[in-house]
Amino acid sequence: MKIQLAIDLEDVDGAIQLIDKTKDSIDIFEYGTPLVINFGLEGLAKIRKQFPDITLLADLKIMDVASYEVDQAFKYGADITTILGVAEDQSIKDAVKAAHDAGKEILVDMIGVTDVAKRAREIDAMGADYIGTHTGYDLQAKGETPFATFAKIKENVTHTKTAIAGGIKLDNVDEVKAADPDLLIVGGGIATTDDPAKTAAEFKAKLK
Ligand SMILES: O=C(CO)[C@H](O)[C@H](O)COP(=O)(O)O
Repeated sequence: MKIQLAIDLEDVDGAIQLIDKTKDSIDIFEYGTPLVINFGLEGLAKIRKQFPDITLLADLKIMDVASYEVDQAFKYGADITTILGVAEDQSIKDAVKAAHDAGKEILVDMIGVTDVAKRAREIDAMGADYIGTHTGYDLQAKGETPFATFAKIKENVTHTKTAIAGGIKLDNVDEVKAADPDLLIVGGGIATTDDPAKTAAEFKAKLK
C-alpha cells in the first residue's frame, strides 16, 4: 500500500518545508485544493522545481473542460491529477485519455457520489488509474468515516487501483489495513501533528 500526504496548507513555502521533513516516508505528495485555490498551478511548479524527483498529485477536483485542465496540471509538474466521480462520463473519459497520452495518471474522487457501487463499476470501465473514496471535511465534522463507502468501491472494481481518504489518523491504521486500499491518503493526520516527520514514519512502519 502506498501513502499519499495531502498538503492542504495555505502557503507554498509551508508545503515545501513539510515535503522536506516527510519525504523519506511518503510515496505521493498531494498539492491540495486550498493551495490550488490560493496559488494556482504556479505554486505546484514551484514545488516541482524544488523537488524534481517526487511524485506529485494536483488535487484539481476537475468537473468540466477535462482535457484542458488535466493537460495544465501536467504542464505545471503534476504526475497525477483528480477528477470528480460526479462529472459527466465524457469528462472522465477525456481526462483518462489526456492523462494516458501524457504518460500520467488520473484519480477519480468519489466525493458526493450517491450510488457508489454503480458509479464505481462505470469508472472501472472508463480506465481510470485510481478510484478514491473521500469523506470530505464537512461530513467528517458530522462524524462520518470513509470505510463503508470504500468497501462498496472495493467490491465493484476489477482493475482500477483503490484509494481511501478522509480523516485518517494513526489510530485508524488497523482498519485501513483491513480495508486494503492500494493508496492511503492522509492530510491532517500527519500535517497537523506536532512532529509530521515522526508521524509519517510511524504510518510507514505500521503499514508494512
Ligand atoms: O481532499 C481533501 C479535502 O477536500 C483532503 O486532502 C483529504 O480529505 C485528505 O485530508 P484529511 O486526511 O485531512 O481528511
